[in-house]
Amino acid sequence: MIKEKGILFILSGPSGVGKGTVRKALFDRDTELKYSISMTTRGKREGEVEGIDYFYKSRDEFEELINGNRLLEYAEYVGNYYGTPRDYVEETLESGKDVFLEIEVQGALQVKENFPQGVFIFLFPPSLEELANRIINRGTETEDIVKNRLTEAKKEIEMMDAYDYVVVNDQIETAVDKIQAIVKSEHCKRNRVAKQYKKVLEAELG
Ligand SMILES: Nc1ncnc2c1ncn2[C@@H]1O[C@H](COP(=O)(O)OP(=O)(O)OP(=O)(O)O)[C@@H](O)[C@H]1O
Ligand SMILES: Nc1nc2c(ncn2[C@@H]2O[C@H](COP(=O)(O)O)[C@@H](O)[C@H]2O)c(=O)[nH]1
Repeated sequence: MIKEKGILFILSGPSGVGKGTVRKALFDRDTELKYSISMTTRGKREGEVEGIDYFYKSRDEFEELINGNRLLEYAEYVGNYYGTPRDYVEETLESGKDVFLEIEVQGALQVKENFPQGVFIFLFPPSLEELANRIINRGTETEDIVKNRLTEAKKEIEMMDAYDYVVVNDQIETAVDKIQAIVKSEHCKRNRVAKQYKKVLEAELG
């Protein structure tokens, strides 16, 4: 019997829109999804934990990962590298489990080249003013970095058409409801396609 592969879900959106918040709330509800923990050269924020929030690397270590083809995608974003470990994603999908990436847009576009069958979701702010308030009020970034992230945000929003779904993060629970509905609906679609494929095979093989 052919084993079904898992589905790759990719969540992007501008810094401060609430990707991490929404993803954590989704994972509190859906224990079947597997989160791919990224590598970064960014310094650890207060409260962040190695191996839970990120795997923290020096620039040399990160460049070794790049040169060794160990990353499914990577990007330099506002002065730091961020990347997705290739083995974890490929092995988890192969084992039939779904994988969830929370990454910025340049990386998501690289994933799309290798995994066009992935499901690409863009989290959108209720307004640019609210986006700025969220990132400022989070209090984790210096004024300069906030400015750079907001400049990036405008470029990222321009790439939103490359995504399969756009979800507005106004109320957290409503955004999570919508992402959960997308996950369920993608499963239904794949099951339908798998059943049709099986019927065609049966007809051909007799
Ligand atoms: N729906 C919401 N309404 C109000 N505040 C929110 C909402 N979603 C998230 N926030 C708040 O906005 C801030 C940014 O959220 P979060 O850190 O999850 O964003 P992010 O998109 O993961 O950012 P980054 O890309 O910089 O890591 C946090 O302080 C969070 O509590
Ligand atoms: N291309 C990738 N982007 C990633 C990855 N992991 C996180 N990110 C994104 O980077 C920015 C900044 O993150 P922060 O934790 O410093 O606020 C944000 O958009 C993340 O989603 C990754 O593996 N690849």
